[in-house]
Order: sequence, then C-alpha cells, then structure tokens
Amino acid sequence: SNQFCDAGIGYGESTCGFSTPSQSKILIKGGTVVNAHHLEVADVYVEDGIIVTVKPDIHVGDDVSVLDATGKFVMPGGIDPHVHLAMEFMGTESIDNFFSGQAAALAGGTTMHIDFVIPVNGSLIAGFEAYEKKSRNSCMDYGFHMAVTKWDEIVSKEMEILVQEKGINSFKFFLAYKGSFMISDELLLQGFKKCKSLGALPMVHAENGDAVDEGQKRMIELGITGPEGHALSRPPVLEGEATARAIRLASFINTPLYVVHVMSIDAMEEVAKAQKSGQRVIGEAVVSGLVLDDSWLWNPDFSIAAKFVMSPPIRASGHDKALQAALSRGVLQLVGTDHCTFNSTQKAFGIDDFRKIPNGVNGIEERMHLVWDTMVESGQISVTDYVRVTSTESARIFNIYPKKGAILAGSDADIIILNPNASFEISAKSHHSRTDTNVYEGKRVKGKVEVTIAGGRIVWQNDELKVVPGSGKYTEMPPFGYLFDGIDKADANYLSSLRAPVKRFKSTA
Ligand SMILES: NC(=O)NCCC(=O)O
Ligand SMILES: [Zn+2]
Ligand SMILES: [Zn+2]
Repeated sequence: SNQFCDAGIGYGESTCGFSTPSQSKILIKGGTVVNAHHLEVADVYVEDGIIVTVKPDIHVGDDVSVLDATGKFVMPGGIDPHVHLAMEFMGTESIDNFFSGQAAALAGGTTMHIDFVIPVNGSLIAGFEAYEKKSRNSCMDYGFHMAVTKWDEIVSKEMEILVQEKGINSFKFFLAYKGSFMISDELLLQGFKKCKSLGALPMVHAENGDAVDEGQKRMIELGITGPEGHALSRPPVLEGEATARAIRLASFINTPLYVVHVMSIDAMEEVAKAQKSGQRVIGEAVVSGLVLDDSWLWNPDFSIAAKFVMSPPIRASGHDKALQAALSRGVLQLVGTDHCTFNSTQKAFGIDDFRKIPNGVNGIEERMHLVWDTMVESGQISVTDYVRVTSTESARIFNIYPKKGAILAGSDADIIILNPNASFEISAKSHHSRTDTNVYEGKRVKGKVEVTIAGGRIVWQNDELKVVPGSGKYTEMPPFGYLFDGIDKADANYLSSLRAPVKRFKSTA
C-alpha cells in the first residue's frame, strides 16, 4: 500500500486514487475562458504542464484528451495566499498535512497555496528546512511566507538569505499571541525596514496581543470559560487598533503592507482610509470572515462552538456583509482562508478554558465555491473579478504572475472548469480534509468545480481525486513585486525635501 494512503482520507476508491494521471496533452473545448482582465469563448490547449494556445476552434490529434466545457467557465486554478498545513501551534499540530490539505484544495479548485513557515527556536533557516521536509509529499504547487518572531543580527541575515536564495518574498509579523509569536513595535519597525530593503512584503496579523491577554483575564474572572469567551475577549476594537498601528508604522517606514485576515469593519475601515490617502496597503479577506457570524460560538454543544474558534474571531452578523462589500469595492483585494484545521479531539483541549482551544478553521477546499456562491451568484462581483480575487491578485502581489493566475500561452496549466448550474452541499462527510468537522456544514452552494487541472494533469474529475504525492513543486517568489514600484522615487523625494537648505540667521534681539 502507499505510504501516503492515510486511513480516514477518502481519495477515490480502493486505490486511494493514486493512479498516475498520464494526460500530457489536454484540450478544453468551448468554454468561457476567464482572466482577471478579459473573458471570451475559446479553447485551451495544454501540453507538458504548460498552456500552449488559447483561441477559438483548436483542432488536435487522437493523442489528446478532450474536455468539453460548453456552457462552463474555464478559469485559473485558485491560489490561496493564507494557509497553515502541519502547523505546530497551541501545543498541537494542525491536522491537515501538505498532502491532505492540498488534496482537499484540488478537490475545491485551488491549485496553489502559500503557507507560513514558522521559525524553530527563532531561527528562520531552521524553520525553512523543517517546512521543506513537511512539504515533500506535496501534490500541488506551493510557496512560503516566513514568520518573524524575534529580532537580532542573525534573523536579519537569515531574511536576506531567504529572499536572495530561497524564493521567499514576504514576512509575517504577529501583533497577537502574547508569550508565543507576538512581537513588539520595536521589532515591527526593524522588520519593516529590513523587508523594504529586500523588496519583500511585510504582512501583519493585526490584533493587540497585550489587550487580548487582558480581555482573556477579564472573561475568566467573569466565569466565561466557553468558546463565546474567545470572541468576547478580543473585540473588533483590538483589531482596529493593531491594524491602524501597523498601517501607520508602515507609512512611517514607507513600505507596502499586507494585512492578513481582515475580520472586522474596524480593521477594514483602517485599510480603506490608508488606501484613500494613497498608501499601499493590501487587505486580505478570508472566507470565514465573509460568510460566517459569531452566533455559532454561543452554541450549547461545545464541539460545534469550538470549531468556529479562530483569531481574529469570527464577528457579529453585519461584519460579514460589510467585508463582502469591501471586497466588491476593492478595499479588500483578495480572498484567502487561513485554513488551519484541528479535529474535535484537539479542539476539546479547551473544554474548560477557551484559551486552550487551538485556533483555526477549515476552508482550503471550500473557498472557491463559497466566494462564487456568496459574491458572484449574489451579483456582488463579476466573473472576471472572481478570478482576480481568488487567483490573479495573489499571483501579482507575490510576483509569480503570469506563470500563475492566468490562462495565457506560457502560463502553468493550473486550470479549473466551473459549472455555474450545478450545486451541492458542503459536509464533513464528503470533504477531503482530514478533519472531522466543517464550519460550513450543511451549506448548499450554487456553482461547482467539475474539473481541476494542476501542473497539466487532470487531478479532479467526476468527483474523484487523482493526486500524486511529490508531484507538487515549490514555487520561488522573487522580491520587488509591483507594490514596490516607485517606492524608491518617493523615498528620494522625501530625502530631498529634508535636505532643502534652510536660510537661517542668528537673532540679535
Ligand atoms: N488564525 C488562526 O486562528 N490560526 C492560525 C494562525 C493565525 O493565522 O493567526
Ligand atoms: Zn493570523
Ligand atoms: Zn493564519
């Protein structure tokens, strides 16, 4: 049997679905091909993992697998910019590893994700090496962000090595999780400066960790120890404060900034305000923030309530709709998931104390469907905007466009075929994640990814996965992406304004 055949994962039938797909030539016929800037009815011809031609009426020989996409949308595979597979966190490890999480992703139309490397004892390089091992059984392409959790000359040097030699172009700073990942403003400033000098994008988890700590103590003193205490202990004002602080410090350094998982109106409005003043701030939505509300946290069944515990918390009804509107207005530019799954046993670590419930929800498999159903089916965004927020914008921000995020000649053959007329119900019974629950349980969605092609192979078709461990490639992401264009000119203008000579005289009075 295959060493990756993991009991509890239903990949295909008796074989675990590990028949090696052999289609090296594929023609997708008659679909509506959608890119972020344009949509047209055309055929797409793929050979050896690369898109060769996109135009109407392509004719091919018998050695080519033909897929009929008439009446369907042919789009770039999703890129999930925010994922934590096999993450050691809160005394345990998130249960989807690189293989199971990616298999789930592929079944849901996502063909690439960017994961967060966590340092080992503060060492970035040791963390990177650990993640190289974790990701060896990958079945789809992936990239890495790097978290920075302490500061010294070694860390600074390691950042250089990671950017210049290891294909990393983004660093995440946690303003929350006091006592573990949280960093000070001093470190944040040093980190921002270093990122800017390397052309790497700083990212922040924006919640005030000191205040969260205080809020948690307050809840425990009040005797509120259940999952609702999680939301009550870290209200939107703490997300708004940290978002504003990070944005203003980024402005002071004059670096672009990426705010991960914007979960509240408070944080979203800070992002909007900064953008309005011309600051380069990216706001990332996550699916849970767009479609869920916090009422679940008051569910009397602990195992139901606990599965919704993530940070920043899922907010009261109203924040979800406001975040959807922000996504359609362009205040939030892209959608991730923060997929970080813990099963019921792991969640139960916090049965007597919400502070011990491992934080995180699923979503890597559901994101493409939920964004389609919530945003496109409702008429809030166009089909081209759907491609932009689920794929293209990630590729542009992390500087891998148009290799990823486009259906263009020369791009990687990461493609989905979505049937807008099909619908299905999301359930832990049928999902492909290793976790035993699903925060979207029972939700019916319109629109279904019927085919996923990753790296030129058909990996998802007829509700069956054919995935190969080890077939996913690490995707290096070069520094100085588009967000850095012109930053040097702004700096030069600023410096020359400081050095404008002041004609000064000495007062004799
Ligand atoms: N979000 C969450 O609850 N878990 C993953 C770690 C993080 O992104 O903060
Ligand atoms: Zn976070
Ligand atoms: Zn996260």
